[in-house]
Amino acid sequence: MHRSAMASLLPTISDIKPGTAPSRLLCPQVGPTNVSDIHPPSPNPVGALSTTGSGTDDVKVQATSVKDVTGVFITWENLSVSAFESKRKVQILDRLSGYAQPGEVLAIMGPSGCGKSSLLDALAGRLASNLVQTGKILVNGRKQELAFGTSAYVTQDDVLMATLTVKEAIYYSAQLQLPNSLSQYEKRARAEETMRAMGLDGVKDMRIGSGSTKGISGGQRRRVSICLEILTHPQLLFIDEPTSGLDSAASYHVMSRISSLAREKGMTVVGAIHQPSSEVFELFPRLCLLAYGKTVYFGPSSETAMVIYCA
Ligand SMILES: Nc1ncnc2c1ncn2[C@@H]1O[C@H](COP(=O)(O)OP(=O)(O)OP(=O)(O)O)[C@@H](O)[C@H]1O
Repeated sequence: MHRSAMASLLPTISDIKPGTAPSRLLCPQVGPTNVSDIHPPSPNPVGALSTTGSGTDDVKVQATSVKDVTGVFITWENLSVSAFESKRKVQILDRLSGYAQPGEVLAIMGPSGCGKSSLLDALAGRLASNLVQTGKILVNGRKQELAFGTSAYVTQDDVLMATLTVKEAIYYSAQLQLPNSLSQYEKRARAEETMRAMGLDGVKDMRIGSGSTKGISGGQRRRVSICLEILTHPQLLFIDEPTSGLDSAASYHVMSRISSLAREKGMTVVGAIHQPSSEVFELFPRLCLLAYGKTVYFGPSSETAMVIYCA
């Protein structure tokens, strides 16, 4: 179908209703980009993540805990991010709106440089200090800071100690990250459970290794990195390029583990994904496609979304 014909079928972003999958596409070029109709699923929402500010330093936050809320529903409305270079404003993200909900992986996709990592950073409240952010980011319907341990961020690079075995890396991290209220036995059990969930049982006694020393594979390293971040059972997980550098089989393995975890634990996952295979693409129930810092599609994963992505 020609894109202009397709555009006439598109609804506005205000058609997004949490909990009920939008049945049509969203495209800012053919409708308003506000998400005032997005309502949090919780009847008793709490707190704020960020408001207008300059980088992370000026972001105003309230220290409200989200501990008592089951799952984290995150929405963003008219979210813009810009940088100033030689006194010239460079727009990195331009009035983006959307949401991610518990139990699902929201895939942020688009060509290199379109703003995927910037969107992830803005949502996670970790934009570089030279960037200016405007618009709203709401957690369970309110502006609030995510309480410690509520969210985790897996960066693009695997920063792991090459000489440790997989089990050692995960056990040590469990000792450091998990609260003292948990016994040694409980911490080890959590480490074991997380290792199993990420399919690392078979390699737990292997050294991680690095480029120069033999160790586990790239996909397994990626899964160790994810494992270290989900030990604390975060309700919200941000992942930047979870499949970068992996072949299609390894990418599928990593993403299907993350999808299952999201479903089983009711975790909200937002991932920046670069060029997924069709098998990986099918794992995402919802997509946010960006181009030149704008949303070109937000909605359920479908053949049409794939057409737009490939166009
Ligand atoms: N701190 C910053 N200061 C100035 N410009 C920035 C900054 N961070 C990102 N940008 C610019 O914003 C644009 C989007 O970058 P971003 O890393 O978000 O894209 P991306 O879609 O994640 O790219 P890739 O897929 O290649 O990782 C790029 O042009 C980048 O140069």
